[in-house]
Amino acid sequence: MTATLIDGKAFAAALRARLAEEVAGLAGRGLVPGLSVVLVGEDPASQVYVRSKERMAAEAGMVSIAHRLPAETAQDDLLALIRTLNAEPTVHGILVQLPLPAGLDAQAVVLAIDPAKDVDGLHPINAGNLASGVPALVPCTPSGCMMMLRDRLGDLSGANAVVVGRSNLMGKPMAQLLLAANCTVTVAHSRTRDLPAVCRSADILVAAVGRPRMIGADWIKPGATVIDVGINRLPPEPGADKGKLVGDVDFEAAKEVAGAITPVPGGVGPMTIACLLDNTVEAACRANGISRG
Ligand SMILES: NC(=O)C1=CN([C@@H]2O[C@H](COP(=O)(O)OP(=O)(O)OC[C@H]3O[C@@H](n4cnc5c(N)ncnc54)[C@H](OP(=O)(O)O)[C@@H]3O)[C@@H](O)[C@H]2O)C=CC1
Ligand SMILES: Nc1nc(=O)c2c([nH]1)NC[C@@H]1CN(c3ccc(C(=O)N[C@@H](CCC(=O)O)C(=O)O)cc3)C=[N+]21
Ligand SMILES: [Mg+2]
Repeated sequence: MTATLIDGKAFAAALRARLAEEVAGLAGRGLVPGLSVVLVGEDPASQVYVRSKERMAAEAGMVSIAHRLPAETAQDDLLALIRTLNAEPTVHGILVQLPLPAGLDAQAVVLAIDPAKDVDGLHPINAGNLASGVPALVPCTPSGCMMMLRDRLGDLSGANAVVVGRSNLMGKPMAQLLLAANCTVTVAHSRTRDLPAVCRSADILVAAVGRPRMIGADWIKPGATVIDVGINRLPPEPGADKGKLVGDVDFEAAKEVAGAITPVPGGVGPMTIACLLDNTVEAACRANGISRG
């Protein structure tokens, strides 16, 4: 059996095209959604994502400003920047790229972000609202995963969903969204016993671990839908300057067993950025009392 490829890149391009139309309409009413991305330090992978976010925001007709700060930035200076952005009416969304360099307290930074501008959905107000079934800004990566799952499967009611990973940015909100969609949800992590057997029970398997190709073909129920969130850079082959980008799933093996699977690159990653733009439009509309169609 060969799995259907879930084309996140094409799905994301379609979502961005719809957003560009919506943004053009808002601009006609004098509202230009604005996103501020804060990048502390020089992590090369983060620089790639931040450039990609800036470019795609601009293509959708939005304003995106990246604030690049040195790794030695003091906590108080970072908090002062967040407060400035909170008070700036042209900024509707604030995203602080994680992880932060050692010495900076990510939790304190997240708490400082105005929940109404928290387009990452990381503030406890948004996380709590999501868990309580109250409208919230929802973390972008899980939102993107849900869009692809609904597109592929329609109604998810009753499906056994296994999420591997329990981070605040990915695993926990993913589990909340699957639960809200009436899946039976299992959240697995580094202490889970017999992880391969747990994964094999999944009709929907979401991998957000950060371990290259950890999930092999024999961990997958035949016909399952597999969403691979992992972004792992392998060491470069001799003579190459950059290693290959791979997910947490052994794609070549898994595609012979799964019913459908997202590739890396070209799967979840592009959807994350499209959903970030969507959250920014959402935040801009709410701030201006505009209801979206
Ligand atoms: N495509 C995209 O848009 C995005 C991709 N990512 C990628 O997704 C991956 C996960 O990201 P993130 O959630 O932030 O990562 P974290 O490092 O914050 O969390 C990793 C999770 O995986 C669990 N884990 C680690 N090792 C194992 C193991 N051997 N078996 C089972 N579980 C394990 C950890 O368990 P424990 O809690 O017990 O330590 C933890 O819950 C990374 O590759 C990241 O780059 C992340 C965000 C967006
Ligand atoms: N506060 C915060 N919010 C985040 O959402 C966040 C973060 N910090 N820190 C890092 C992770 C990772 N992340 C990615 C986004 C897009 C791609 C993406 O577009 N990937 C492309 C390829 C990119 C490449 O070639 O390197 C793809 O998968 O096709 C990947 C990873 C967001 N994250
Ligand atoms: Mg993390």
